[in-house]
Amino acid sequence: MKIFTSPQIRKCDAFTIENEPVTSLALMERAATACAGWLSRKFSGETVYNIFCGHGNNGGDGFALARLLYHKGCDVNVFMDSAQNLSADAEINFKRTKDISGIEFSDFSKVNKFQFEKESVIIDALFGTGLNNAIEGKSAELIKVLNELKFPKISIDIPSGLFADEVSDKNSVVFKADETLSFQFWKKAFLHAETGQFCGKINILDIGLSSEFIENEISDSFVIDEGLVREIYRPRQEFSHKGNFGKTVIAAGSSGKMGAAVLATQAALKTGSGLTFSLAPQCGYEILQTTCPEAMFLKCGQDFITSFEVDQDVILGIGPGLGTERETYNALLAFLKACDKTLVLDADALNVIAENTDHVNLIPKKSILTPHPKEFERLFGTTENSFERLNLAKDKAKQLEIYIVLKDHHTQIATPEGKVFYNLTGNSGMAKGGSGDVLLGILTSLLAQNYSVKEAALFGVWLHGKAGDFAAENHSKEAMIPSDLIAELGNVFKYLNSSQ
Ligand SMILES: NC(=O)C1=CN([C@@H]2O[C@H](COP(=O)(O)OP(=O)(O)OC[C@H]3O[C@@H](n4cnc5c(N)ncnc54)[C@H](O)[C@@H]3O)[C@@H](O)[C@H]2O)[C@@H](O)CC1
Ligand SMILES: Nc1ncnc2c1ncn2[C@@H]1O[C@H](COP(=O)(O)OP(=O)(O)O)[C@@H](O)[C@H]1O
Ligand SMILES: [K+]
Repeated sequence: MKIFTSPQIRKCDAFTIENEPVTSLALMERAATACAGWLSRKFSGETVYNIFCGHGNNGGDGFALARLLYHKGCDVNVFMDSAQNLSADAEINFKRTKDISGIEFSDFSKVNKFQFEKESVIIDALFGTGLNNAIEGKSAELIKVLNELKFPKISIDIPSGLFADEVSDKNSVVFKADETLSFQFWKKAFLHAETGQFCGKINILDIGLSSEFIENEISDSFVIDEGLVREIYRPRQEFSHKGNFGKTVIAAGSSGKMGAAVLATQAALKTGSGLTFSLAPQCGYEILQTTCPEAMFLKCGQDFITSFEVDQDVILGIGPGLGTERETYNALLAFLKACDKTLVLDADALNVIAENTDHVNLIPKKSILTPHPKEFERLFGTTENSFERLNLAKDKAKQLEIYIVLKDHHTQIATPEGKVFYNLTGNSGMAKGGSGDVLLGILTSLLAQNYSVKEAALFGVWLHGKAGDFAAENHSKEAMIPSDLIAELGNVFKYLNSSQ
C-alpha cells in the first residue's frame, strides 16, 4: 500500500471531489461515519464520548462524529474554542450539531472543572494533517490537560501536534493517543519511533478516496500489506525435489557464539531451503550436528571461521556470531574482494565492513544488509533522527545498489530503485538477542529458493515479524524467545496456505 504525504492526501481529496460524485462535505460524513462505526464496535453503550474539536476539517470530523454517535444513542459532550472561526465544512457540521439538545457544548477553558463521567472516552479532533506549526497557547494547554486524564484516548486521523511526514520538535506538545483512527492511508509519522509513540494502535479506515488517483499518483514509500506478501509467496509445487529449493549456506559462529549459527541455520531450514549447510569452525561441529541434523557441516577453522570459500551454486548468509578475530575479518575481506554474487550480511560481517569507509564498495551489488540502528550508524554515520537515518539508507541503497533492511519496530527496507517498504508485523517481544540471527536465516533461505532479492527482503521481513506475532500470542512478549520465532514459521506458512 502506498504511503502519501500530506500534500498528496490533499490532492487525493481534491481529485476525489472533482472526479467522483461526492462533495467535500460528503467525504467528511464518510470519515465521521467510519469513526462512529469503529467507536461503537469498540466501546460499550455506557460510554460517554468527549469530543475535542478544532477549527479546521479535523474539528469538522469531530462535530459530525458527535452528531452520528448521538443518533446511535450514545452520550456525547463537545468541547471547542468558541472564539475561533471554523472552516466551511466544520461550520456546517457545527451548525448541524449545535441544536441537538442532548449534546452538551463547552468551551476548552471549562475542561479543568469538567466532571467527566466514569465511562468517558476522550476524542482528539483538534488538528489533523493541516497542522503547519507546533501547537501553542490555549490548544497546547488543553492537550497537556487531556494527556493527564486517565480515560481511553482516541485521535482522529493523526494525534494533534504531529506532522504526517516529518519528526516534530522534541519539546512540542502532542496528544498521546491509545488508538488512532486514520483515513485511507498510513502516514510516515505512524511508523517512526519518535512520532509513532504518540499514536497508539493504528486503525486505517477506508473512506473511498479515488482509486484512480491512488493508482496513478507516484510514491516512493509503501507499507508491506498482506496482499503484497500473498503476491510474492509461491506455494511449493508437488512435482518437485530438493534441488528445486536451492542451497543455503549460513556462515556464522565462533567459540562461545555457536547459538547464533544454530538459530540462523534452523531458521533457514524452517523457511524451506532445499539443502542447508552451516559453515562454521570445528568447535561448533557437535553443537550444529546435534541441534540441526538436517543441515550439513562445512568446517572452516578451529575456534573461529578462517575461510568463506564455498561452491558457486549456493546462497551465502554471513555474520551472526562470527566474533572479532582478525583472521576472520581478513578472510571475509578477501572473500568480499573476489565475490560478485548476492550475499546476506548481518552482525559481525557488517562490523568488518564498517572498519573502513572504503569497505562498503566491496559489498556485491544486489546484496541484502540487515543492520540494527547501531550497526547502520557504524556503517554509514550518525543522523539526527530515524527519518534522517532512513533518508541516508535510501541514498546508500541507491549508490551501492544494495538492499538495506533497517531493523526497527517497523523495519524499513530501502531498495536500489530508491523505494522504501515499511513492515507492519513484529512486536517488542522480538527485542531479544538472537532475533536478528533468525532473520538472516530466513532471508538467505528465500534467496536460495529463487525469490528475487526484493521479494526475499520484503517477504522475509514480513515472515519474521509474523512469526514474532504468533509467538507473542502463544507465549507472551516477555516469555517468547527467538527459538519460538523459528517454531512459529510453520504456522505462518500454514496461515498463508490456508487463507489463499
Ligand atoms: N484526507 C481526507 O481525505 C479527509 C480529511 N478530512 C479531515 O480533514 C483534516 C485536514 O483538515 P484541514 O486541512 O482543515 O486541517 P486541520 O483540521 O488539521 O486544521 C488546520 C487548521 O488549523 C490551522 N493551523 C495549522 N497549524 C496550526 C497551529 N500550529 N496552531 C493553530 N492553528 C493551526 C490551519 O491554518 C487550519 O486552519 C484531516 O486531518 C481529516 O481529519 C475529512 O474531513 C474528510 C476526508
Ligand atoms: N520492538 C520491536 N518491534 C518489532 N520488531 C522488533 C522489535 N525489537 C526488535 N525487533 C526485531 O528483532 C530483530 C532484532 O535484530 P538485532 O537487533 O540484530 O538482534 P540480534 O542481537 O538478535 O542480532 C530485528 O529484526 C528487529 O526488527
Ligand atoms: K487529531
